[in-house]
Amino acid sequence: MQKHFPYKLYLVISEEACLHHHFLEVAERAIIGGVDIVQLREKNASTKEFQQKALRLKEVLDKYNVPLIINDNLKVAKQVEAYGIHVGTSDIPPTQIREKWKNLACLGYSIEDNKQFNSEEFKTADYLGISPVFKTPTKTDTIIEWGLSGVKKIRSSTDKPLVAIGNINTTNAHQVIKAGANCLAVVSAICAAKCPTLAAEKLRNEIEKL
Ligand SMILES: Cc1ncc(COP(=O)(O)OP(=O)(O)O)c(N)n1
Ligand SMILES: Cc1nc(C(=O)O)sc1CCOP(=O)(O)O
Ligand SMILES: [Mg+2]
Repeated sequence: MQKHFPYKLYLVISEEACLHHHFLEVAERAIIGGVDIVQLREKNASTKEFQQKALRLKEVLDKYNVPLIINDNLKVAKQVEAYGIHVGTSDIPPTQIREKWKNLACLGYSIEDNKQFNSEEFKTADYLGISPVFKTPTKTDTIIEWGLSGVKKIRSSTDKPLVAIGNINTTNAHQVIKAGANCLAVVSAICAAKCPTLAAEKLRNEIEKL
């Protein structure tokens, strides 16, 4: 059964991506501007550091009832009682995550390749990350660039919620939504902004505009 996924603006945050403010301040300001789900992505932290950051972030998010997703690390996700976890093809497979985390609310899985369609891993995911829609300097170990045509193609082959990621900004946000994405995920458009509230507000306006 399809899970409810009402989120539209997804902040993927790390301490190092936040150029002008502390990451906890960026998260809070972004939520005030319209972010409604947050993923903590700390690729270089130890499990202990990751867990500490996640707990501090969760405290902020809980004030606003905004769910926390943990990138890659199942142990941290379970320890901090996150809402969910996001994994890609190089991570623990979604089917194994389901076995190890029985009451998991939200499992995100990156779609990088046509071959993943309708695999067991694909089927068990609660949302799909379109990885990437546009090439981005923030993450360079990607395979293809789906583009708007790729978003449309994925939309036509599944009813699962689609989260678009990769170089999403105010100039392309509306088109990506029109192509069929349910939600936009960003790192630099918010983390590198001088005013994360305004940056989030502008993205949200693009998402909501008809
Ligand atoms: C929302 C969202 N979509 C895709 C990704 C990428 O995940 P993955 O392919 O596992 O790459 P890393 O983020 O782990 O480098 C994501 N994190 N979030
Ligand atoms: C975390 C992540 N995953 C991607 C994927 O393609 O799977 S792209 C990406 C980084 C997105 O950063 P920005 O918004 O700065 O382009
Ligand atoms: Mg990963």
